[in-house]
Amino acid sequence: MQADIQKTEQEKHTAETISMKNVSKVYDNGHTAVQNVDLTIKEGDFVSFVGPSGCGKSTIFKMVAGLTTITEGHIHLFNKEIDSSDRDSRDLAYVFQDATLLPWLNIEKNVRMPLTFQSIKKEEQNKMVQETLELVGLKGYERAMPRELSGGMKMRVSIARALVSKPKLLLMDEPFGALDEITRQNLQEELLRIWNSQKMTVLFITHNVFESVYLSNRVAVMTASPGKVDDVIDIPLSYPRNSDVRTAPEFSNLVAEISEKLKN
Ligand SMILES: Nc1ncnc2c1ncn2[C@@H]1O[C@H](COP(=O)(O)OP(=O)(O)OP(=O)(O)O)[C@@H](O)[C@H]1O
Repeated sequence: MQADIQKTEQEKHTAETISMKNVSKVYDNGHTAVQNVDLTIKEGDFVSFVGPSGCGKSTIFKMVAGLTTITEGHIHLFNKEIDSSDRDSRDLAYVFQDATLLPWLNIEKNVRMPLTFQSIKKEEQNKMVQETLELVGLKGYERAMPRELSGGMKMRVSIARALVSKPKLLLMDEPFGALDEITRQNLQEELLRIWNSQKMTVLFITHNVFESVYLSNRVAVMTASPGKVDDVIDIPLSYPRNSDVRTAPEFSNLVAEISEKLKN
């Protein structure tokens, strides 16, 4: 009986991608960007972070990615404390708003880039790159140069480059913020399709409450000065989602609830 209970506890723990306990970040200039954040993110979750500018959304992502230190508290990623040196960085990938690509490399080479730092045979690399290009709708664009692509296509390349190593966790910092509405909606659909097929955990920053409700199964609402996670709202809309969801009364109610919280 005791063993059963232990096993259940262990299984519960294994299913967590991220666990943040009392996490704070004070930058070197003394500014407290994030204070006392407690948050658990389960394997396969799609969690959006919304909140006013400067409330610490990117700082949380940077701590999770090991790009900035944690001042206080603990973050466990795949059950390992974040400072542990044996963490496999291929487990995690980051997508930024500006889709920075290497301008002198074609699309195929930009996407291949993360694999060149790993000991993966050329044939296996080719297969992984081709599969990923197909996944994000870039088949046929292998030889194109970044300057020839629109903002939406560049973002697809950026997503492909993040996915090519098959990460278990994808951090997306306002990826669609600079895109026009139609491109944005197309990429939202694509992202949901990819998330569903790849079964990874996604953390997503957006200033757009509609986008957060449309994509996520949970929305973390943050407040500023200092940055805190004020509430985590479950989004009980079923997947797959399509544009009809946006006109459903439950959708509008959730958007209104989150928008109201953001006003406080
Ligand atoms: N390296 C740094 N040194 C000092 N302060 C910083 C540093 N990086 C960020 N900050 C400050 O920490 C706070 C949180 O910044 P962060 O970028 O995490 O917020 P954000 O919620 O992602 O903002 P936005 O929505 O505008 O991107 C802000 O006040 C910012 O000015």
